[in-house]
Formats: sequence, structure tokens, C-alpha cells
Amino acid sequence: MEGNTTFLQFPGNRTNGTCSRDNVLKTLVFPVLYSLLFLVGLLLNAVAVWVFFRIPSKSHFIIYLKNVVVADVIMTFTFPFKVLSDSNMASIGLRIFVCRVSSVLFYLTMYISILFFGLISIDRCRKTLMPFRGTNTARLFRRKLLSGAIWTFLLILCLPNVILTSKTPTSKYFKCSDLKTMAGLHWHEVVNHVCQVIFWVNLVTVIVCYTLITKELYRSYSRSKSQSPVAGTICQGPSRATTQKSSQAKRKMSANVFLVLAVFFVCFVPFHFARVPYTMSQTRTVMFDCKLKLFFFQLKESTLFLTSINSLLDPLIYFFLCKAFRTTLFKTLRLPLGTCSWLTGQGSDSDTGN
Ligand SMILES: Nc1ncnc2c1ncn2[C@@H]1O[C@H](COP(=O)(O)OP(=O)(O)O)[C@@H](O)[C@H]1O
Repeated sequence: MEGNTTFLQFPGNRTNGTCSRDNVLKTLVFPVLYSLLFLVGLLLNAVAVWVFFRIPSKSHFIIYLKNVVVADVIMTFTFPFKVLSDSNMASIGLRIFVCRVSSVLFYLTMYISILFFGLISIDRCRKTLMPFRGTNTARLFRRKLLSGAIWTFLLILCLPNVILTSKTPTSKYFKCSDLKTMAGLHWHEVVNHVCQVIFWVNLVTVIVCYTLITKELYRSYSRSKSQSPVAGTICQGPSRATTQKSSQAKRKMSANVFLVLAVFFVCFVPFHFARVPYTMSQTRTVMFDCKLKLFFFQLKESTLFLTSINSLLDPLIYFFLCKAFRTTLFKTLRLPLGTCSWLTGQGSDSDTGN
């Protein structure tokens, strides 16, 4: 196998100071950062799961958010394996498990989040442009089917990455690509191309949707200072109480809408630029010398950390954009519903959960 033999041309990678992956960044900095991410992410996502368990799936938005929570929880549980593996504290068996299962689960959940972010943007756009269009049981059922189809599609896409990572490592110091068969390396490349398409299509969707939302938001503000149903639709559907909102609160709401866009850009865009040359360095190894491979690996790992932060930022999105989430959280914590309205730009009007 070309990939493996070329990788094995650098058996001294570990001892060769300039090309070894085992530098302080991989073995110390990222393990510490991922450990923190795991602890905080576990806490925030546990709260999110606990709150969403109490919210019925009565809108498309809530259904999509529940899928994102599940993806984030699974992603969070992959962090300890990465920490052990990267810090060289894991046994060979555990490192093989990381390559075969936990890393694949990490990527799977990342693209689940990306796809649902796209759907959430479409839903928010629809809700803003057609605030009075409700939903019904049949539509809700179709959204659940769609969610199931997305999980199934990505599972089928990623499964060969598990199955074809079947080689036994020939040395203690191996990379995931060393465990892949020839077909496994090809599939790895195919999956990464498909995932690039998934990402860029969703990025365009998010940009288009939030441009339309912003246009409608400002048209609504200028149309009438006293009657503005749009601001209330970002999470919970039309609301007459928005008429009392201060212009400051409206500006905050508009800023909240951009939270999704900002999170999408910060977390996902850098990784998708870094991923292309890195995948090439894994599968077309002769084209890259070991220093360049190391550079692309470190670039991939650094940007991958940004995507991992997404699992921690998502609970903030639920809090700021979903009033049903806030209401349930405050009710359970026995806090007054108006708490943080200065932060979220929302009053304490009744919540429909749409
Ligand atoms: N987009 C993806 N979807 C599913 N699995 C992936 C994706 N990208 C990489 N993987 C799998 O995750 C594991 C780790 O991949 P990668 O991060 O490229 O390797 P490394 O940790 O050696 O840099 C491999 O088994 C790989 O096939």
C-alpha cells in the first residue's frame, strides 16, 4: 500500500525531532484543552439534555435542536479518548479504537451538527418570512423521518472508515492512516470530499437564510416601531408582546441571530480549509515531505479544536435563540422568566416553542 509504505519510510518520525508529531502541542497543549472542553461541555450538554427532555417536540426547530444535542453529547464523549491517545497515555489497543471508532464518531457528529445547522437556518428563515404558517403532526413526523434519514446516511457513509481501518500496526508509533487498507484510504478520501460538499452547501444555506432574515428583520423595524411580529419569530413564533420591546432589545435580538452565523464561521470554516491539504498528505504521501505533513497535521489539529468548541457553544445557542429552552430552564431552576432579558433581547412573553 502506497500510503502505508510511504508513512513507514519515516519510522524515525518519533525520534526525528523536526518531523515527530509527538511535540508539546499534541501531547500536552491539546490534551489539556480537550480535557477542559470535556468537563465544561459535559456540564453544559447535560443541562441541555435535561432541559430538552422536558420540552415536547412540537416544532421543527425543537426537533432539529434535539438532534444537535444528541450529536454534541456523543462528540463530547469522544474527547477523553482523544486526550489519552494524543498524550500517549493510551495502550495500543485504545489508540486503535480511537482511529477506528471514536474519531469516526467525532466526525460523524460534527457533520450531523453542520447539517442540522443548515436545516435550523432554513426553518428560522421560513418562520421569519412566513410567521403565521404553523405546523401539524404530519409535518412534524416528516421532520423526524428526515432526522432519521440524515443519521442513517452519515452512518452508512462513515461505516467503511471503521471497517477498512483493519490493519494491525507494525510499530508502536502509528497514525490512523497506517491502519487503513488501500480501499480504506480511498474511502477516507471520498468521505472527506463528500463532507466538504456537505459543509460548503450548508454554509451557503446559512448565509442565504440569515441574509433574508436580517433583511426582513430590518424591514419590519422600519415598517413600524409599534408593530413588529418578526423579531419574535426567531425562536418562538409571532408575538404581540414584541411591540413593547425597546430598540436596544431589538438590536440584541438581531445580534443573537448572528450568533449562529458567527459560530458556524469560527468553528467550521478554518477546519474545512485545513482539511483538504491534510487529507491529501494522508493519501498521496509521496507529494509531501515529512515537515509539510507535520505542518498540515498541526494545522488540522488546531482547526479541529475550533470545531470541537462547537459542542460547547451550541448550548449557548439554545439559550439565546430558543425561548422554550430558556423558559424551561428558568422554570426548573425556579428563576423569574424575565431573567437575562437584557442579554437575550426578549421579554417574558408567552412561549409557543415554535
Ligand atoms: N469526515 C470524516 N467522516 C468520517 N470519518 C472520518 C472523517 N475524516 C476522518 N475520518 C476518520 O477518522 C479517523 C481519524 O482521521 P484523521 O483525523 O484524518 O486521522 P489522524 O488522527 O491520523 O490525523 C480515521 O479513521 C478517518 O478515516
